Amino acid sequence: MFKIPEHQVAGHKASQGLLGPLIDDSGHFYKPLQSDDRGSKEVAFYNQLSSNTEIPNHIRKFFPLYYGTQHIEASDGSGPCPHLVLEDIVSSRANPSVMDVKIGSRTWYPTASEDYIMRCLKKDRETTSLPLGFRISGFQIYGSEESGYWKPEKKYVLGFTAEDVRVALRKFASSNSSDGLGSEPDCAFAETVYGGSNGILAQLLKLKAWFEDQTIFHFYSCSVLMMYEKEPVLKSESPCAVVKLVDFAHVVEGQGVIDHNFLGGLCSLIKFISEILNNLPHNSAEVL
Ligand SMILES: O=P(O)(O)O[C@@H]1[C@@H](OP(=O)(O)O)[C@H](OP(=O)(O)O)[C@H](O)[C@H](OP(=O)(O)O)[C@H]1OP(=O)(O)O
Ligand SMILES: Nc1ncnc2c1ncn2[C@@H]1O[C@H](COP(=O)(O)OP(=O)(O)O)[C@@H](O)[C@H]1O
Repeated sequence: MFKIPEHQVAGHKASQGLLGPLIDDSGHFYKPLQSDDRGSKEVAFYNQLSSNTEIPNHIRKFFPLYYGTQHIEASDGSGPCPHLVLEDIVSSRANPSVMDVKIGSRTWYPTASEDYIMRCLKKDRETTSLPLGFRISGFQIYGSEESGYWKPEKKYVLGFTAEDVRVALRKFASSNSSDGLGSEPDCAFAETVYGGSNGILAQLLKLKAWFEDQTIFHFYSCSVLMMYEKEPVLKSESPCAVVKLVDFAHVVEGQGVIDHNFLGGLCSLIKFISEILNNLPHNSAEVL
């Protein structure tokens, strides 16, 4: 039985009869192969990832598990269509807070068409991609049973300024998220979610160390997905926060050169998160 994923925060969505991802009850996320060569490029990436022995295991953990492709009924009613079968990295979590951060000041890949480059460039300029090296593509933050999620619309999120991004990253780890960007974030969960040896910052630093060295892939328009559940955070259980990479439709070969576009964006995101931790009221020790 396939369902529309209720915790999807960005990208093409299956609601309103459109073509988008579906999930099942056994922890799989079915992403339809996208038109032109995007779908086949993403399949090729996952196949390469599976067979490449140079990728260390502690880095493989950042990618959803891949189970090949399968024809299932498309969400738009167009009939059976090939889907990537991936590990559903979100749905098993109770009330997950999720944020999709698209990394890189440049989201277009070198061999893209002029028209595609112009479209991406426009979005990169109009969002924080160009100035910050990343943009928030979408998020949901769980408040409580009464308040539910704060899950703003895509258009609103893409209009974020650098200051809005700073506040949204603080709100992501706050207990007073349901009132939007308006109030001062309390950062109540920042130490557990972002900090510590298993927190988001530590995971991003592990990724950064790999990106400082790897020249196999260049990840254009790829996202860091950050998520956590509130219950384990409140009990300080570890690990309660997870970082994954998603969307590999525009990955190209690295050809012996580091992915400075992704690395730069990742460093910028790391700096934002480090600053949150360094500015916690009771935290005198510098994080970075
Ligand atoms: O159509 P749009 O404007 O929503 O753009 C999609 C992007 O939304 P954005 O506006 O950047 O948040 C969307 O970005 P997110 O996944 O939402 O971060 C993708 O980049 C998508 O392209 P692709 O499926 O990765 O090839 C983009 O789809 P295409 O326009 O390239 O089909
Ligand atoms: N393996 C996965 N498990 C759970 N959710 C996922 C997974 N991959 C992607 N998502 C959700 O779908 C959104 C869009 O994914 P993405 O691969 O970027 O699609 P698109 O190519 O349409 O942009 C992500 O922001 C996330 O919310």
